[in-house]
Amino acid sequence: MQQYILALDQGTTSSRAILFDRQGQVHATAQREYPQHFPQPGWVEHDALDIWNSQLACAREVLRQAGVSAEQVTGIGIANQRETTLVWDRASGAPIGRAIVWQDRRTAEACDRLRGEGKAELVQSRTGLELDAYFSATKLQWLLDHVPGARVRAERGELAFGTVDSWLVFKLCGRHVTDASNAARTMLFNIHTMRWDEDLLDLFGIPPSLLPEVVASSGAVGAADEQWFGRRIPIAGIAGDQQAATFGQACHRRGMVKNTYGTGCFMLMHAGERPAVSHNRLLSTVGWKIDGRTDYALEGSVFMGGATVQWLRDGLGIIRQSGEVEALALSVPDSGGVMLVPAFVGLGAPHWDPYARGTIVGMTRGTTAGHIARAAVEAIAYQSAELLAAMQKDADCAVSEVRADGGAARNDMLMQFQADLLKVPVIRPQVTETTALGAAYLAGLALGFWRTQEEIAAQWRVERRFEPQMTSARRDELMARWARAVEHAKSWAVPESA
Ligand SMILES: Nc1ncnc2c1ncn2[C@@H]1O[C@H](COP(=O)(O)OP(=O)(O)O)[C@@H](O)[C@H]1O
Ligand SMILES: O=P(O)(O)OC[C@H](O)CO
Repeated sequence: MQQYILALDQGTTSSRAILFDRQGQVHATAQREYPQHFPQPGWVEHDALDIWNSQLACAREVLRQAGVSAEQVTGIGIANQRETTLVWDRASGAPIGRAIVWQDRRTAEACDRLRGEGKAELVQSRTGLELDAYFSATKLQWLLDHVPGARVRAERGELAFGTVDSWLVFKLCGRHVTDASNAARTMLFNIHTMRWDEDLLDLFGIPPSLLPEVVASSGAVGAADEQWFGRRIPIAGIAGDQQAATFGQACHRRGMVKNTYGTGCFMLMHAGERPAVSHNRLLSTVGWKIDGRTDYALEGSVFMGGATVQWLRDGLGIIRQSGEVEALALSVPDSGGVMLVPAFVGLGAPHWDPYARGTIVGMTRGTTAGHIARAAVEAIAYQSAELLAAMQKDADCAVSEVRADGGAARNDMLMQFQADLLKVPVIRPQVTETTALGAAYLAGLALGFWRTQEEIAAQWRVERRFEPQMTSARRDELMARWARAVEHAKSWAVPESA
């Protein structure tokens, strides 16, 4: 009987379930979008039950579609959108409110205040993170302070906090855990001691009883209850989606880099067995923890990647599907001097400006939808190029290639422009579902489905290599123009009272 690993990839805009075979090939896929809530400017929420229901539905659907029985599933691996913050009642399992999504900026002013009190250095030295609204700590603080009765109930030990991995594991098997890579994104976890940090819990006013137990990224944590798939299935891998993608891209050695072009763009470099230190406003984070060993990563996070193309579709209506953007962008020879800075939810690395807003500069009477589309696609590459530049300054190892994945990595024009800006080859693997694949590998390693990381790395295959072709002079000119455009976007939404 053929065996598979079931990967659950709970992303920002959709839940996906993928069955992988022993060769690391996709056997079957199911996907469901679920509602996004934007109750106020800068706020982004998910209904925790939508997350769970959509994830469970596609997990069941992929088994049904593929005609694979639960007996044929050796184990489950979970990869998830990170930082998104949920709180639920331990006894009833009911969420106390909507999840606050990583893109949500409602706590930007709380972060400003803490920065004003000189707390940024403490946060960075313990967690490797920027003191920013992106991470869970201030979102959790907000929920405790704004949901009626939440703080009192938390202090009585009645509530549980978790990121999306914790929530899914809790629903699947009733345990309250998170893996080290997800814990590292909460801004409450010390990446040096690999424990929750008491000083940070005090700083953000978080009762310790809320916190999940931190477990390895690869290792059995429990079994999905029989009611979900008709048979108990071990859950043996958990990682934040970007760390999972790094693992799935086989970036297992120091200096190897992947960039995922999904809703946002997330570039991670394997940093070795010690936390990296960034002097260029990148994040130092946990890659994964396996068998007591922690691998670390350096990360640059860009908030609007492929989502910029979604905005062309949903906001401007100049394309009907994301895939149409390439033809529209190629309908013009270049962007005609137009630059689009997609700071719709502020700017992440390396700028960290929650008050930056989306900006289009350089338009003339000759500007067309084609130029805007081209500028939108190019913006994804410019933002990623800033990340690699910062990474190369931080790391004392040369980067020889960037492995690309995510929905927008399908776009050949984007990949070529990216290679041109990075001055290193951009490589697209055969399996681009690397997030799910990474989660599958983490689970499969724990269950003996795969034996070693070397065996996994040997399964990685190139689909296409994009070589840099642009002259350095042209590249430098474009990057300088981009830097000017970014200056126009910065600080736009600073509160009137500031
Ligand atoms: N051909 C394309 N060119 C550019 N962007 C694209 C293309 N196809 C899909 N996208 C973008 O890719 C994103 C979806 O990628 P995916 O990896 O599924 O994201 P996520 O996991 O963050 O939900 C969407 O934002 C979509 O607009
Ligand atoms: O949903 P994705 O795949 O865009 O990933 C979201 C990130 O984990 C946010 O940090």
